[in-house]
Amino acid sequence: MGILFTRIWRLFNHQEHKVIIVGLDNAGKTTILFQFSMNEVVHTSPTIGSNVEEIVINNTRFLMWDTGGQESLRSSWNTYYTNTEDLRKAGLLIFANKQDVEECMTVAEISQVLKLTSIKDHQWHIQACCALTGEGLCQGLEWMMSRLKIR
Ligand SMILES: Nc1nc2c(ncn2[C@@H]2O[C@H](COP(=O)(O)OP(=O)(O)OP(=O)(O)O)[C@@H](O)[C@H]2O)c(=O)[nH]1
Ligand SMILES: [Mg+2]
Repeated sequence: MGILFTRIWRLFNHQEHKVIIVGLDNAGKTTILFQFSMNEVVHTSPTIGSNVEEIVINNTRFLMWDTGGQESLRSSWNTYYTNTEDLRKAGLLIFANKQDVEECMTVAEISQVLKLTSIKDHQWHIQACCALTGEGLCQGLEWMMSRLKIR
């Protein structure tokens, strides 16, 4: 009953937005997820399968799926897209993480390598960040929130 009520309540009151975090292994995806959900740096080991956390910001619910980035796991990423509401309208947020590392690539360099400006059919945004300090993560979330308002 409790679960049913919760589901109905969510259905009518708070839409839940699905977020799928993909990227190369060791990029910092799990660290970013737990910065969002717990506001702290957790000790991570390479993700096998996935982690999922619900994050609520100003009554907006995000269900965030963090996937393993090792090469052998990448072919399973698309299974996380299956139930994503209308992926064709999905936005793309790229975190340029580990900006604290000396000689890391800049946002401009990463944009160029990934040819981000050629993406015309999805809204996208690239955000410099450091998951260890949390710097830049809020700005990424703000972009996600701003997208929801203008849709
Ligand atoms: N210097 C630095 N290290 C970071 C940063 N973010 C994450 N790390 C470290 O990078 C390592 C890998 O982080 P994870 O979050 O486990 O990486 P992942 O992308 O989830 O890796 P997979 O689960 O294998 O795909 C850990 O030792 C983190 O502490 C960052 O911004 N700067
Ligand atoms: Mg991980």
